[in-house]
Amino acid sequence: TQSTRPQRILGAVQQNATRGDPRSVVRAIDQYCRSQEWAMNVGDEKGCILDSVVSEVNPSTVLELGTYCGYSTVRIASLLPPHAKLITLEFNPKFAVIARQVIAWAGLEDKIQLVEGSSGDLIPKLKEQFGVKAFDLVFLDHWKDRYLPDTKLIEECGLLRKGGVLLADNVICPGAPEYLEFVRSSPRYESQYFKSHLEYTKVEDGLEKSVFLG
Ligand SMILES: Cn1cnc(CNC(=O)c2cc(-c3ccc(F)cc3)cc(O)c2O)c1
Ligand SMILES: [Mg+2]
Repeated sequence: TQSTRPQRILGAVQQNATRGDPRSVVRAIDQYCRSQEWAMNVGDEKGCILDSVVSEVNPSTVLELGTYCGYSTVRIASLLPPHAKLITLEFNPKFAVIARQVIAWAGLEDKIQLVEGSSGDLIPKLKEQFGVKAFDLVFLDHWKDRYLPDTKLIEECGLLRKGGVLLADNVICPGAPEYLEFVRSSPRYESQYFKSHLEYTKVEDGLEKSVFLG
């Protein structure tokens, strides 16, 4: 029976990465997706920008919207301080099954909580169900038309601390025009665009970093 792309990505991790070594998991996925088949991981070029923002924020609690195979989940979690936690939301159960195994291979189960479901449904439950007070960093990488409604929902639920950071992938390709317009024009955010390229290609893309001013 035919394997899926996420299953093949997991295979590349199990074949080429060292158990318990998150950076080798990241490297194995990038090498596979660059040489064998493209996949929608944030990738190595934008990944370096992601690393620098994570290191600068040094977050205690991170929310990721859109897990996919867990590439950025592992990449972020590998940079977190000892007691920091990352919650990642994934709608697609087929992606979640793979991501859990990639996260386990990296040895990061204790830092990461993967929750299956739609962000719109789950975000209002994060405080009561997961004892979250407020997030220091939110990485948006799910459906691009959900970036704006979910940002408003995160604000309404008081889930972003003052000085907290939103970092959004794909603001050029596939694009999130309404989201960009909102964070760039709102007096409650200080936004900055990091020009880069769509993962594993020469196509322009970038990350938008927006600091919540409260
Ligand atoms: C199905 N699905 C479940 N989660 C999601 C959310 N992610 C994306 O949609 C996404 C898409 C692309 C992309 C796809 C085709 C193309 F030609 C150019 C770019 C790149 C990314 O980095 C992404 O994050 C989609
Ligand atoms: Mg993306």
